[in-house]
Amino acid sequence: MMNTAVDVALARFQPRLPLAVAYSGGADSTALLLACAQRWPGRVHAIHVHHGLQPAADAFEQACRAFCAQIGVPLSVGRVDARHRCGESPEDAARRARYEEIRRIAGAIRSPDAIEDIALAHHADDQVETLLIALSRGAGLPGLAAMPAVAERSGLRWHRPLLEVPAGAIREWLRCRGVRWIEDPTNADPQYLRNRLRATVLPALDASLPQFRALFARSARHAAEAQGLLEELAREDLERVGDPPALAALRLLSEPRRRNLLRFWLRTRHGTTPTAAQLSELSRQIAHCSTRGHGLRIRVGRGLAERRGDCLVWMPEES
Ligand SMILES: Nc1ncnc2c1ncn2[C@@H]1O[C@H](COP(=O)(O)OP(=O)(O)OP(=O)(O)O)[C@@H](O)[C@H]1O
Repeated sequence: MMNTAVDVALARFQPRLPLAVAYSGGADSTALLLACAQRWPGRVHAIHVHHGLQPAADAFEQACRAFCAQIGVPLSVGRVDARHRCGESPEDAARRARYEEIRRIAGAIRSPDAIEDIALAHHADDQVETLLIALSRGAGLPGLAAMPAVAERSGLRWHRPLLEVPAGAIREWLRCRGVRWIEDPTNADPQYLRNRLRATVLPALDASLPQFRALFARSARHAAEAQGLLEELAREDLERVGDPPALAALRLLSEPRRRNLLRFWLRTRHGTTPTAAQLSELSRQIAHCSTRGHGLRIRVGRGLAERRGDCLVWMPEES
């Protein structure tokens, strides 16, 4: 059989074994699971998350069980009931709950060794859609960096080995092998921006700029690199201003550098993300907070930032 983009991507993929594949039953994770199972027989485990809220979820689980039995791969199934939090989209909530569940299941598997690496089946079209969605929200560098090919999170290494492979090449790879997959009906639902982009914008890009996947991916990598540098700067600045940050030291920073630091401090120390407007207002008030009696108290992310003595503190809002 021809050496396709899927085979090339798999040949480059070097995870630690045993490996868990996050397996939805869709085309992409079916191909990834099969390719990994063939490359590392007996060293691959599948994890499927049943989305309690979706009517077709039982059928997905059945199909996943049947395919794993057919190819001789052990499967663990978890369940989530992903109700979204206030201010969070249903898709973000489902994704967050899914990743937490995959991490929990992976932590319980002994195969016989513990699982440290997980593979997700995002591909080049997913990456372009993610970038376009970030642009549509007016995102900054963290959003424009889109999805990394490898990321360490919650003690696991998450890989996306198919990130440079076009969606069409994955389906073609499956067809050549006579493998069937399940089509998730929500993937065609035009109420989701991602689906509208897939149906209309990607074909238009293909027609006028056939290399768009590789080019957009390169831009995302540039953004990721620049974002990494901004985080290095924020880490150094945080050491200098202290935690909680001293207001006088914050005032010495330039406006964008102060916002960069505050964003980093809020995310890494307090697990909250401010809106662009909140961050600008906080930074502006800090710049003017120069006398002893000058108070500061504003809503930022899911809490309140306020002056305490000579420092800035943040507290979660009581629910
Ligand atoms: N229910 C699930 N259980 C386990 N892993 C999942 C599940 N849904 C998605 N994933 C993982 O996350 C990746 C990205 O999710 P996304 O929703 O974009 O994919 P999908 O269209 O549902 O499925 P596929 O990518 O397999 O065609 C999937 O490729 C898969 O690796």
